[in-house]
Formats: sequence, structure tokens, C-alpha cells
Amino acid sequence: MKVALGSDHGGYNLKTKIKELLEQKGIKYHDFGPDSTDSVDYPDFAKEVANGVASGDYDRGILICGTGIGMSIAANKVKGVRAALCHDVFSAKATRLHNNSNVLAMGERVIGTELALEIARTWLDTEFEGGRHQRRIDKISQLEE
Ligand SMILES: O=C(CO)[C@H](O)[C@H](O)[C@H](O)COP(=O)(O)O
Repeated sequence: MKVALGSDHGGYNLKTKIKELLEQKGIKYHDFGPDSTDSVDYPDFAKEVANGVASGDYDRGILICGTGIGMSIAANKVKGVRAALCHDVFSAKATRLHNNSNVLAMGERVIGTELALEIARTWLDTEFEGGRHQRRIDKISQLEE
């Protein structure tokens, strides 16, 4: 699996922890930035990560800002991206099983590091169930046309 990673200044510190997690799990990733906590605009990084996933260059994306909301709104503008904002483990598992979400968004200002890492672990490890859920995802895709 190859993961595209991005944040803004509000998500930078959690992003460094997510990078450690990906390294521990032996998952390849590319960090689209930023490289510091200097103030930046989250849509710039959501765009890079979402395009990377939509093009197939990356299997999944992880985006972190202060709340995760702006990142998820922006990423979901890109065709083929199903970004899920998750701040609990149940939702992280469910969105992989049912929505086949390909981008995870989280907010560093909303939850603690340990919960965020557990959410990311669960989201990375859970496979899509298919079946009736594929039919529903196909209907989401039709909305993009
Ligand atoms: O996009 C957001 C809200 O949906 C993020 O939380 C941003 O990180 C936040 O808006 C940045 O705010 P700041 O006051 O410029 O740090």
C-alpha cells in the first residue's frame, strides 16, 4: 500500500506521529507537506493528496488539519475521492467496510494523539466488504457525472 499524506499547520504535529506509525507498519508514504507549523492553506494540501489518490498513484490518503473538516470538504471535491472525517474507531472501521473510503481526515485540535493513531491503524487495516455497499458506492459515483 502507498499512502499520500498531507496537513496544514494545525495538523502538522499529528502528521509526524502518523508518519511514525506508517514507518512502524512498513507502509510506503509520501508527505505532500507542509514541513513546519508555519501558517498555510489546507486546500492546497488536500488538492495534492486527493489528486494523488484519484489518479491511482497512491492507494489511500491521510489529511490532517485543526478539525479535519476543511480537509474533508476539499478532498471530496475531487472525483473518485471518498474522504471520511473520523474521530472515533467505530466510524473508521465502518467507513472502510461500507464506504471504501480512500482518504481519512482527522483534526489534531479535536482528539488526542493515541486515539488518532488507533483510528489510523484501524482505517489502514480494514478491508472493504463489497456486496450491497458496492452498489451504493456506484450511486455516489453517478453523482459525480
Ligand atoms: O480547515 C480547518 C477547519 O475546517 C482547519 O481546522 C484549519 O486547520 C483551521 O481553519 C486553521 O485555522 P488557523 O486559525 O489559521 O490556525
